[in-house]
Amino acid sequence: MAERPYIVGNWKMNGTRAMLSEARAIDRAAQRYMKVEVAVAPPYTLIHAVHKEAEQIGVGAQDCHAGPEGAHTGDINAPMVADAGAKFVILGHSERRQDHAETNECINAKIESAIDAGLRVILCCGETLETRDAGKAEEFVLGQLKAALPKFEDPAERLTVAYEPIWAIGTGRTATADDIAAMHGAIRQLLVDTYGEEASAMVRILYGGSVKPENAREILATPEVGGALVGGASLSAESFLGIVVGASESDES
Ligand SMILES: O=C(CO)COP(=O)(O)O
Repeated sequence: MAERPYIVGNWKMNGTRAMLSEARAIDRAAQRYMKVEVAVAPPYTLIHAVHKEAEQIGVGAQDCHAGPEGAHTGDINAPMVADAGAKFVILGHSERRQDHAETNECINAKIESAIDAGLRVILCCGETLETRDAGKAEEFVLGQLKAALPKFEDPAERLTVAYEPIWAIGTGRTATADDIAAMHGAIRQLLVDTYGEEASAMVRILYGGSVKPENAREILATPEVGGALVGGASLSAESFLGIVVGASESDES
């Protein structure tokens, strides 16, 4: 990998204050792997507490509302997560698209509001198995990105893309190295076309979907894979740190 690998734990709807000990363990151990950028996105309820624990790791949110503060019961906007200590936000995750009917346009609005609030953004994309089997995976993923990518001239410093094939999330299945390389290559080309060669070179493309300590090294050594977005395996410090170690080793290879 050319750039510093970025390993991000997405805790999804998991974690009470009992999880703070895992965050602390991740943070302390991450100090030994400075060549890897490590971050976690706990649920909203833990952002501030994890932020207080974290000396080394980045802390982010899993979503935010696109609008200014106001009458939206139960919602949390970008300035609010930034105030809680988040430095980034994951947007467009397939579980949000599915559970909350989020469209590419709504995700685009969220990205712009997050960038306005000074947050970095991890924009997720990925196809269903049906779409892949129909031979339309690339067209679908690039369509998601074209519609959601921010229109600012140079958001590259603030942007990370995560490719997460839906059929690989939480299933134990991972895409083959060839499939990952092909999709990441297509995403890279879209970024170059959108932001130019220099700015897009700063955008890392993460892979997500059943990344574990056992497969991390191989996945992270795949061309154009700049890191991993990790769900299940990020819930214990031991397995998450196994992936961080894999990233530090694949960086040396
Ligand atoms: O959705 C994911 C991360 O955002 C991936 O989840 P798993 O690692 O549990 O497959």
